[in-house]
Amino acid sequence: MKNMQKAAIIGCGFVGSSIAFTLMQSEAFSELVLIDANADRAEGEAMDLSHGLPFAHPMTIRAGHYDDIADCALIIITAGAGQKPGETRLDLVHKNVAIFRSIIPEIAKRNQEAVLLVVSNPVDVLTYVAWKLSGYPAHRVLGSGTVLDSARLKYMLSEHLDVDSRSIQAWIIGEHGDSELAVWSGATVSGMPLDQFCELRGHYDHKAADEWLHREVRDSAYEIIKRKGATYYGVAMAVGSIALAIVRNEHAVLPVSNLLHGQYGLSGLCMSVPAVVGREGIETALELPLSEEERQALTQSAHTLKSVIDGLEL
Ligand SMILES: NC(=O)C1=CN([C@@H]2O[C@H](COP(=O)(O)OP(=O)(O)OC[C@H]3O[C@@H](n4cnc5c(N)ncnc54)[C@H](O)[C@@H]3O)[C@@H](O)[C@H]2O)C=CC1
Ligand SMILES: CC(=O)C(=O)O
Repeated sequence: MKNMQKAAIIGCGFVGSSIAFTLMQSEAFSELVLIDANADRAEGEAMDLSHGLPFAHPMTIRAGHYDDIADCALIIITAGAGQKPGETRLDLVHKNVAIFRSIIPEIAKRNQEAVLLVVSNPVDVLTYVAWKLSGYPAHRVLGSGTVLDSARLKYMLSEHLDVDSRSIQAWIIGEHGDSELAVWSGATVSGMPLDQFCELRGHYDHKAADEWLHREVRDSAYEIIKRKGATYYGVAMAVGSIALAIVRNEHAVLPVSNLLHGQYGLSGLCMSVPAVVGREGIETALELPLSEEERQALTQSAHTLKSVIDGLEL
């Protein structure tokens, strides 16, 4: 029996432990299992997090083994190398595919019912790899994708326009990486087209603003890694929101990485486009209206990912 309040995190480095910290404060879980190739690391994180429980809500956080994940409803994978300064996410592919080849069969042997949520980079390629190696149905394998990038865009727009970021609807879609794109044609502030809202706030050069905002979002990880070596708080909040959409069956629309089945004329790869997310993972794949320029950029992003996937022997 799957326990909807039990989750596992595989990989307890910066990202995995930050996600654990977020989930612990969400009050949505009763049990969290932490697994890492470095068992001491998992145990140390479980101890440290557990000491905060008197300020949170009753739950168990413990270091464990793969046998402990058999009844988990959600398995989050953050194991793997991160980018060094100057490295792209795609540069990590061979190292992290090798790690997934050791992790995914261990999961699949013990649990065929969970939702797998991939965070390790390159997240779109590894979501595809997790789907292929697990034998799971595609709707139960998703990647954190551009939920983080979309949040970065909303934050940066909120600063630019001096408006609450929660009032902004704007998507980054495609690869979680250098070929991602912003869907400016559909961006709104509480339903008002973005350009119109910008003019109310005294900003008229839309093309220049679109270009620098896209560049800032796309390069955020490089800028953070250059300064502090890794990114983890933003992604932890993004993964927290995906995890809640799953365990609370929220039917939330999120730009998660998922297997495309012909939407936008694309198939045979995972990448981020908005989908309805609930207890069983992807409920409904959405096809957003896009401008011609956006459609071309999305196709280009898909080609970038497909050429990496085609180079893997799965
Ligand atoms: N999708 C996203 O938006 C983001 C993804 N990331 C990615 O998340 C991954 C993790 O990043 P960090 O936590 O900063 O790295 P980290 O180096 O701090 O942690 C990685 C952890 O994975 C563990 N690990 C390695 N091989 C393992 C295996 N076979 N089984 C279990 N555990 C294993 C290591 O022992 C280590 O504790 C990277 O690939 C990074 O690029 C990071 C930030 C955002
Ligand atoms: C590292 C990474 O993928 C990010 O912060 O976007």
